[in-house]
Amino acid sequence: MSSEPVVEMHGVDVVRGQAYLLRGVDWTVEADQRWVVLGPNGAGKTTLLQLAAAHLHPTRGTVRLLGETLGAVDVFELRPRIGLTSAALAQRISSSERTGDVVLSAGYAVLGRWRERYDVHDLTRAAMLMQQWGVSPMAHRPFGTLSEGERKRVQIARALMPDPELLLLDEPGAGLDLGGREDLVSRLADLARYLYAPAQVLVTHHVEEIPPGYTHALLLRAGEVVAGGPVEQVLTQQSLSDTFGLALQVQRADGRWTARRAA
Ligand SMILES: Nc1ncnc2c1ncn2[C@@H]1O[C@H](COP(=O)(O)OP(=O)(O)OP(=O)(O)O)[C@@H](O)[C@H]1O
Repeated sequence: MSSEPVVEMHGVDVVRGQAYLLRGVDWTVEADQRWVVLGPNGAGKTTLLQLAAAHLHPTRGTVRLLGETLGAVDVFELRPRIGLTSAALAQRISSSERTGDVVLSAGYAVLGRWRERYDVHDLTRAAMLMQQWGVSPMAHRPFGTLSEGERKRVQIARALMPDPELLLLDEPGAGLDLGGREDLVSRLADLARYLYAPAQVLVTHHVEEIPPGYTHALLLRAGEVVAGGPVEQVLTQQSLSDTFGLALQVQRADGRWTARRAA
């Protein structure tokens, strides 16, 4: 893995018509960091992740990913080095696809297994990841028969399949019940602690979904960075209240965060 930052953004604007989806974003992610990106609906979180996934180019400014500059690199070579999970990607998975194949086919950046030849290394890695993410028993079932929590875990296993240098998780906790969320947070905390895991960026609306071990936070509001840096410096009552536009009471206990409207 290179010692260069995994993500480097300088003066990034993303503009559509008159609207600034992102404005003046500066952001650096190092290989050993785990970032949470927080902000209200429409803050620009998904747009930021699309840039980090090499799925979007900035209107202005520079984006460097894994040492390569967007606009000066073949994104099809870059994308396999980056794991991404998002609701939009999940919708593209056929509900009749065998769950094991959803994970396995990621090594070839295809959705739907189609006459690829998988070697023993691929099969072993897929089996190991499905075991790690608790979805081995569903390997032979169609993806569409899985619960929301199981689907989320299959998507993460798929994103990890090509051994990416950067893992981007767009709202992995959305739609999960309390047990599902807690299970996901524990597994993500394990991944965060694992020395050889990729750099991680998790987008969420809820501080309760921040896994212990996440090191940094970026707060976005209306396309602009409110604050960014180590979690203990950034996730303050003041900065979270500013980000979400309401007075919040924020607490941290045993590595977990909670927030509620201030009395
Ligand atoms: N093509 C577009 N043209 C104009 N505005 C757009 C376009 N795409 C997105 N937007 C707007 O840009 C803003 C940022 O969108 P984005 O999806 O990045 O926000 P988000 O923080 O991920 O929101 P959410 O939490 O609701 O998923 C939103 O207000 C959205 O409506």
